[in-house]
Amino acid sequence: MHPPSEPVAALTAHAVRVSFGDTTALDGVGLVVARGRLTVIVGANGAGKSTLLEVLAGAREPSSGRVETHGSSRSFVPQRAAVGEHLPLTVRDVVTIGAWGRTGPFRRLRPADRTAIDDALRRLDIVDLARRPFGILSGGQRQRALLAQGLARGADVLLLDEPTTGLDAASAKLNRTAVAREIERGATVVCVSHDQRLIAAADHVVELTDGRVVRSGVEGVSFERERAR
Ligand SMILES: Nc1ncnc2c1ncn2[C@@H]1O[C@H](COP(=O)(O)OP(=O)(O)OP(=O)(O)O)[C@@H](O)[C@H]1O
Repeated sequence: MHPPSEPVAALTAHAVRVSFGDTTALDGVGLVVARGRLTVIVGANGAGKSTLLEVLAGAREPSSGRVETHGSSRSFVPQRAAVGEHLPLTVRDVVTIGAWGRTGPFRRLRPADRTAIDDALRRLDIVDLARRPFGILSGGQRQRALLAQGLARGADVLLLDEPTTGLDAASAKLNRTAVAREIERGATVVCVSHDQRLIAAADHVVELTDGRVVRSGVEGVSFERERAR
């Protein structure tokens, strides 16, 4: 057991700065993402949330600073992935791409990988859509397929950009349940979200304003109460 004040780090950001021309998206962000916990990144539009998630996911190099992974494998589910939009991929193919993170691209799938794919399809309630072309799915169905892809990877850290935004209540609940299950299996989850239920469930809430961490709390609920005062 580790006391809450000394979390075991899954990822650590050190003085991360990201600039896009004259725009400073992240301005020296330091952050410890605790292993096995749910961290939710909040803040206004343009605060730098997606950029921070991308840097934590290893999908974007910081202009300066660095991210330590402590050996954690990472699975990133972007907000609007262009995965297979115009390719003849079925939903099952899209989820299989996630499993290739375990095997290596285009490798023969082992029984455990097939089980991970089936499990991800079932958890996101898209078994019936498995043979459909990904490109014809609705926005919400795509989001569930992409989250299933992220789950099939079986990574140590799952990084999700707005996993419940724009979904109907039932789909949003499925995605929140998937997040809770990942935490139960010992994974670390980092979400960018405005979803009050996800924020309330978080172990750690990080608020960004203009590319800086302005608040960081260990209790999502107490954090929200503080903000409401
Ligand atoms: N590829 C890019 N090129 C130029 N500027 C960018 C790029 N990506 C992000 N930015 C800028 O960096 C800043 C932070 O953007 P980011 O998308 O990280 O914010 P966000 O908090 O996720 O916003 P939202 O809630 O609207 O998704 C914004 O000013 C944005 O315009």
